Amino acid sequence: MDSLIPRTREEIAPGAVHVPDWLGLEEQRHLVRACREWARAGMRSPKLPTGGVMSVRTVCLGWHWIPYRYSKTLEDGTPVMPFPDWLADLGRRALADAYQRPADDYAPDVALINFYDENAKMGMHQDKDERSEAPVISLSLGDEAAFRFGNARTRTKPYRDLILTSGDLFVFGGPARFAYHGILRTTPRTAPNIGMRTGRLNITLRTSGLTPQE
Ligand SMILES: O=C(O)CCC(=O)C(=O)O
Ligand SMILES: [Fe+2]
Repeated sequence: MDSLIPRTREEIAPGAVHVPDWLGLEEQRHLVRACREWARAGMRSPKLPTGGVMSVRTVCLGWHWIPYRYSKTLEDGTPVMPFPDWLADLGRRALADAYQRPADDYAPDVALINFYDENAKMGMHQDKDERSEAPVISLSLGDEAAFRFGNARTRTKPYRDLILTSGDLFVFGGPARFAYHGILRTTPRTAPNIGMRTGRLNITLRTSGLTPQE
């Protein structure tokens, strides 16, 4: 039945906007190539303070995320890769299209690139390690994912479940900035031909609110 519902821009909650098919196939291929380059530095499953290990594999730009803080260096002391200007431009374009207003002052300085194999998921969580209330931009590539977007008070209902497909943009800011969200599952073999055989990539752009001395 899903295929009968038109995929158009939709405000999922105040401040949270889903823009299906925001990236064209060429832009998706370009981002997949960029992710491949970044992945050469190594993608690792973040280790949680509880002793658990996340099922996604991650590489960061700008600031390295260690649950639950940001650092300029990786666990082994290597400097984090730089956050490229073109990605900030893409973020401004994404925000302007999602909110339908100019976003000239949006200045993301962190990207988390997550790879999901067919068994990976992400539990309900808030993105709250940033010291900024600037919106988070999420771009999806590859296999489809079931995404749950909830509320800022609890990790339970009310929430909305939606499918994020390759090329989709999802923005959460304003009253939705600290809403709980997670990935329930991905569906293998649902990706278009964008240069990845299997799995899903998600890129989030964020504003750390940090200065490099910290
Ligand atoms: O993979 C997604 O769509 C969400 C990723 C996410 O929530 C995160 O990286 O904090
Ligand atoms: Fe998140």
